[in-house]
Amino acid sequence: MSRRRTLVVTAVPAERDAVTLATGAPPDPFTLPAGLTLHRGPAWDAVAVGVGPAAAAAGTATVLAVAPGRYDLVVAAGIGGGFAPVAAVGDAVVGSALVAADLGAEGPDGFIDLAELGFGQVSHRPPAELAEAVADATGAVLGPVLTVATATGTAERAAALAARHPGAAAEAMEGHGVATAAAAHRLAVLEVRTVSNPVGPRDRAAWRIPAALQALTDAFAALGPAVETWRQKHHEEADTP
Ligand SMILES: O=C(O)c1cccc(C(=O)CC[C@H]2O[C@@H](n3cnc4c(=O)[nH]cnc43)[C@H](O)[C@@H]2O)c1
Repeated sequence: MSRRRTLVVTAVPAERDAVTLATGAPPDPFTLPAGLTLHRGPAWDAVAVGVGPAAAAAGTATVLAVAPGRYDLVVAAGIGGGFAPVAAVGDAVVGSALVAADLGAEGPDGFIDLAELGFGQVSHRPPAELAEAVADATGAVLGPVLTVATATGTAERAAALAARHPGAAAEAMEGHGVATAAAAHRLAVLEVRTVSNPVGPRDRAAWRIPAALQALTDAFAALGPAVETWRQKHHEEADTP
């Protein structure tokens, strides 16, 4: 049985570096096509692919295509907005589902999502055991993480998203794109976010980015054993005739 690895996908280099810092090892950069640089590490590889679901899907698919068989798990990671009262600034969130929350159409009775339109999967789920174990290990809130192409900037939109997705914990801009690429390669996906700001009226000056990046490092420093336990079990099951 070959030993497979985790690919961690972030939007920006600061998030990638926060994840890499958790291993304590210096990054080992490797140049990929499409202007991407893979930071290979002892516990996982990390790559920054750009902001938004399209960049996330394109970047993740590129890495997976050039390294077939290297990974068994893809983790979308970074900072995000937290839905009050489920997740507060500084909290970690593990996605119970990675949901495309603004991909669809407007209709006379409101938003119609991609699945209702008959065009594809609106939500990807991580292996439940893995998500629960990682949430336990990191002290994270476990709940749906919404992927949006436009970051929420009003209380009205925050309320509409929370009503449409009960229990939504966080909002970010890449998870569903990462999950779409992982699913195309039949790989498991997970999303780990740390909250830099509340989802609601836009106040960029109030984003607590250094604290959220530190929380991201802390979360990745804690999640290794949970991933390894899942990996071992997952491969045992796959190898059972
Ligand atoms: O300026 C910096 O130093 C810096 C460091 C790390 C990350 C950033 C970003 O601006 C990352 C953008 C990234 O953040 C996610 N995000 C964060 N809050 C929200 C939100 O309320 N709604 C949607 N997305 C959010 C998102 O995934 C972006 O990719 C800056």
